[in-house]
Amino acid sequence: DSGAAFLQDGSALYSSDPVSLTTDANCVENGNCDALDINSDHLSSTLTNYAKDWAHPPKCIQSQNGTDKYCLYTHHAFANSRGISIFTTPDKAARLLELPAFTDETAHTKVNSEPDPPYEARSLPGRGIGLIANRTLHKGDHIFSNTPVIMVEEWIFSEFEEAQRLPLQEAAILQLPKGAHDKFMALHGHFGTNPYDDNFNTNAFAIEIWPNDEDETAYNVVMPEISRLNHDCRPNAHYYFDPHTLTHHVHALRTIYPGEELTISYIDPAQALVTRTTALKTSWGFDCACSSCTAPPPHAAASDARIAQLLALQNSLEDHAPLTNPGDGVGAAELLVSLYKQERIEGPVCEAYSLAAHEYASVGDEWSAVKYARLAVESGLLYAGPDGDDVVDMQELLADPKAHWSWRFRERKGAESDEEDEEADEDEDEEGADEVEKMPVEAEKENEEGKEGQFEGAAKLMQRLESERQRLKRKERALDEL
Ligand SMILES: C[S@@+](CC[C@H](N)C(=O)[O-])C[C@H]1O[C@@H](n2cnc3c(N)ncnc32)[C@H](O)[C@@H]1O
Repeated sequence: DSGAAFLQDGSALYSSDPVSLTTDANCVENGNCDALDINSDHLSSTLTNYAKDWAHPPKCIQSQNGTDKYCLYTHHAFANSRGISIFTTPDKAARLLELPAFTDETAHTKVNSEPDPPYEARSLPGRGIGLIANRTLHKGDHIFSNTPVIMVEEWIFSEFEEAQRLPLQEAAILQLPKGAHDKFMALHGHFGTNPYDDNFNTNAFAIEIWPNDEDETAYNVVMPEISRLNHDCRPNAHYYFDPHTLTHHVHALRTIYPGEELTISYIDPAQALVTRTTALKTSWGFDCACSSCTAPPPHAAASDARIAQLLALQNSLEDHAPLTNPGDGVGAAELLVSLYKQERIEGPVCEAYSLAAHEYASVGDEWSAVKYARLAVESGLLYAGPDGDDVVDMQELLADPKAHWSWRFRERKGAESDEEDEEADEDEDEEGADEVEKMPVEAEKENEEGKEGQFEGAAKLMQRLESERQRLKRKERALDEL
């Protein structure tokens, strides 16, 4: 703990180094920071109460157009002194410090600590190091929770040339406490390039801290323990990131027996065989030999066909595509759940459960809606955590199924279309009537149409928002997997 104090403009003051305050110009031009007089009245008055934070003067780089500045901040006391380096904009660094991850002393009580881990790390032929279960784990069992040792804002990779960003990426690791530094450096890097960059690229996860912000800010983060998990297209474990505590949690997705390797999926598992194997080869350099990727050709073709149908069904249910018969939605949702099961895709199945809950609620079948909402919460908690969209939505349905937005939704939509048809018939009947007589009738009807238009518009907007939300979620997942 350096006793540093953080300023809103991204600079830092150090009680242990009483005359160091970063200046933007020097940071930008030289990649390092000169000292200013800490005792200046002006500077003292800009001090916030973010005392005892950054362990080193922030090092900054400025984008070509000169508008964006990104700085490296290292915090040594973070998460029970594991430490963290963060490469981001000064305003986001200030926002991060306001998270419970930094303000709540209890945020990391059972994090980064493994007194009796349910696995052993072993060297595995053709797969480097992997983690092998040393006892039976049941669905939902916690495996480990860790905080990142490094967080890099994603824009940095597109905004800056390697030569500009790499010195800061190296400094990010060098400035960490020794334990975190050594764990990062011991990681596997498959590209064979600069180890700071290689270990980062091979092991980073994409996460979002403020998903509701207008400008999405994604970070790439590395947790050295979780990085030892090898890939399987039908994995037995999954992770989610809690943005409040900056903690990555891993749980078992199904029963795992002693001697089995713990695995996660590096990519979206609901993709065709060739798409999966190409992505894994390109981004992680290995030929996937999981049972799904090495199935005999007829089985692999059947799997691809199931995945194609799964995706088509999921898209149409998410978009609330019109149905000839409102009851068809539940059949489609049941098939979707079954396709996930046939494909052994255990984590994202929560999305199918949640769609099934909507479809049953939409035709007023409360018991079936509740059954699927329960299943969605059970698997959603492992897949996306307690704040995951499906979990939150399904908890709302469970609290009061008849008050949920999806309750009798298909039937309401059916009634709306019937009314529209009737109105169209009335319009046709009225055509040809006397203009003078027609006027007040039309005026009234226009009024009615105006109202209906508003309601219909609101319903359509709700649907569009919902499908946009789902699309963004899929996009986020795809980015996550990358
Ligand atoms: C995030 S690391 C996983 C841990 C790694 N095995 C280690 O030794 O640290 C990713 C790298 O592990 C290897 N790997 C992961 N899953 C694999 C799999 N299913 N088959 C072969 N190699 C795999 C690849 O070399 C990949 O680039």
